[in-house]
Amino acid sequence: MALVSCGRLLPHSFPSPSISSSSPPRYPTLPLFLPRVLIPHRGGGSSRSGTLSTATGVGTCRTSQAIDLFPSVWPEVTVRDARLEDCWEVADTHCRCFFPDYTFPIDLVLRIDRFVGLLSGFSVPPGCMRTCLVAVTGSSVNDNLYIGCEDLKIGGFEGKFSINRGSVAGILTVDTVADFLPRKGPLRQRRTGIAYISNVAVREADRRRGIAKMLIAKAEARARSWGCRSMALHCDINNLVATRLYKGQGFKCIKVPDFAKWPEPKTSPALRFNFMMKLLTPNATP
Ligand SMILES: CC(=O)SCCNC(=O)CCNC(=O)[C@H](O)C(C)(C)COP(=O)(O)OP(=O)(O)OC[C@H]1O[C@@H](n2cnc3c(N)ncnc32)[C@H](O)[C@@H]1OP(=O)(O)O
Repeated sequence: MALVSCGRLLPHSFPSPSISSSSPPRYPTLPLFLPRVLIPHRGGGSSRSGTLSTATGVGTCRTSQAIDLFPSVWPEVTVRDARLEDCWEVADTHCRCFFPDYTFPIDLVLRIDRFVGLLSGFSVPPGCMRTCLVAVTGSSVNDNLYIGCEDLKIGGFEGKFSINRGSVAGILTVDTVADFLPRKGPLRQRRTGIAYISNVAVREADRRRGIAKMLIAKAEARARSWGCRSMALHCDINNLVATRLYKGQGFKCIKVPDFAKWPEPKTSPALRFNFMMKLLTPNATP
């Protein structure tokens, strides 16, 4: 089943490029008690990828101002690593955002495909890292209440379920696998030190609240903690909203040399991508 990233279809299954995983022994599983980043929420409204809002005022570009005025109206958003209990919602968010027009039964099959993939696809090449971040709304401040067993492992996730976990509003995958970065040297080795971002998606009802920015900020912090000096991504040239998001976060379009044949997400041949990069300053705090 095809995978969507950068807003479109990718060649293989969603599984591997999604949930937190790594090559043992560097880090074993998704941490369930990660320090949480509590981030102030931003404005409401929604948009479809590929179209830029042209209206002004609340509900469009600066809805964050409304949020600042009425903070209690909007639930708190937390960005953290995905856990086992988030898998279905991660798959659902992914499908809703990248395949909004699919209907039953294809949409269900797609979700099941993603869900199964998330549970099973954890392997990354030795020395590489990968994690799926989720933005969660409405979780309890203290979500350290779990049911399950400390030792149980399902697909690399710890088999414990938080009772008050909130709901997934957005997702982002970041890795150092470098599948979509040009290889280096005659031995065509994987690039190191560059974190690759994909599968960025925010549920329509939660858009324009700064959630994508929060996810990117967290991915940036994670990339730094992995020792990366830059981040990269591919973005559909026609996805103006996403392009604007990344440019706003300091990404720049990198011109790929003609005939360079750099790897790209494998989608429909008609799709063209901007390759975007951002340098990470070593000691900047996220
Ligand atoms: C590498 C990849 O994965 S590319 C794939 C990107 N994903 C998709 O296209 C899936 C469908 N789209 C979405 O899920 C969402 O629209 C996203 C992820 C693109 C943006 O998520 P949001 O949480 O709404 O973005 P957020 O609220 O953080 O906005 C960040 C910036 O993006 C830009 N932006 C977001 N939505 C819009 C919009 N409708 N019109 C204009 N600019 C927009 C703005 O610059 C905004 O900053 P500002 O509020 O200071 O003006």
